[in-house]
Amino acid sequence: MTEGVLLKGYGGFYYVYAEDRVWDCSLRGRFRIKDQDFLPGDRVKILPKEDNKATIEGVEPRRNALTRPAIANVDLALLVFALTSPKPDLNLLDRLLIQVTVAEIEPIIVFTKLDKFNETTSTIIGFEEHTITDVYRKIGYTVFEVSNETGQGIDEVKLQLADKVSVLAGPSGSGKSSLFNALSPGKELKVGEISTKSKRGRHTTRHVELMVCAGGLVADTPGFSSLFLPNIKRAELTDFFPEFNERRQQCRFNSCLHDKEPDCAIKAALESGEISASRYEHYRIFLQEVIEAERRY
Ligand SMILES: Nc1nc2c(ncn2[C@@H]2O[C@H](COP(=O)(O)OP(=O)(O)OP(=O)(O)O)[C@@H](O)[C@H]2O)c(=O)[nH]1
Ligand SMILES: [Zn+2]
Repeated sequence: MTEGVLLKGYGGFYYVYAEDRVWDCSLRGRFRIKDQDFLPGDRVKILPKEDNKATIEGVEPRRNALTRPAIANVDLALLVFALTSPKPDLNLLDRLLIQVTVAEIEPIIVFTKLDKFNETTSTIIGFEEHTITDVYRKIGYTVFEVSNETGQGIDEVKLQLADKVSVLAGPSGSGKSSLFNALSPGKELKVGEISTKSKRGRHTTRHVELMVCAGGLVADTPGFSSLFLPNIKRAELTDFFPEFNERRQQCRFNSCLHDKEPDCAIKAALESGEISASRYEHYRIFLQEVIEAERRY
């Protein structure tokens, strides 16, 4: 018996990655009735037969599961944003960081188009001397700057993927397909392919597939496309802003939401430039959304 990861399955055919190769699998009798219970990313036990054929004999409980795309046991989310164009939408990045963290998936921020980026001419309002990379690194996130064109920085990202199941997320045109190709030369996804697939319409069944990439597995469909914040309470929002969380003990009020309250340590850190203006702005936007959502329940 060998352990592997399901790459994709449909119509009774299952493809499992184990021991550095892809096995054509069928289900053992007792599994057959619950076909739809399998998701890409499921850890399975297979019994090799002749050639590259095998049967699936068992499945491990899931650590987590995304619904769109439907993938189990996701370890990493690569949040892909261009440094240049489309202009990085940091509201979306901060939203994705919350969604990913709630799903207990490790976020890795990848800023692309480094070859087009000129630090001295780019001004990011509210950051003064910092680049966006500095802002997110200072908070403690793992951040890479890459060029999918020249390959600069790609090896560092590759090291993160080994033995992990990853999804790509980020706005259209940020370079997700290009990044996938740069990480995995020879297994090209067509640039633009990811989005045409997801635009096919929500009533068409779309089979997600995990692709072998840089020693790990990466989904061919981007995740986290919803803009809605998960169901969190107003007091919990700072849990998703690590740089706020470490300072909130210093606020005058225990219940401080860092909005209109006096003697707020978060606002003091904003004034002194220790907390970035865009992060604070997004916190306030999200706080309003969370409060409105609370009222609806
Ligand atoms: N110069 C440069 N261009 C890049 C880089 N990465 C992507 N591009 C270009 O940016 C455009 C969009 O790249 P894609 O990889 O299709 O972006 P995507 O995120 O997959 O976009 P959707 O499929 O719409 O979600 C293409 O023209 C790419 O060639 C980069 O690092 N440098
Ligand atoms: Zn406060």
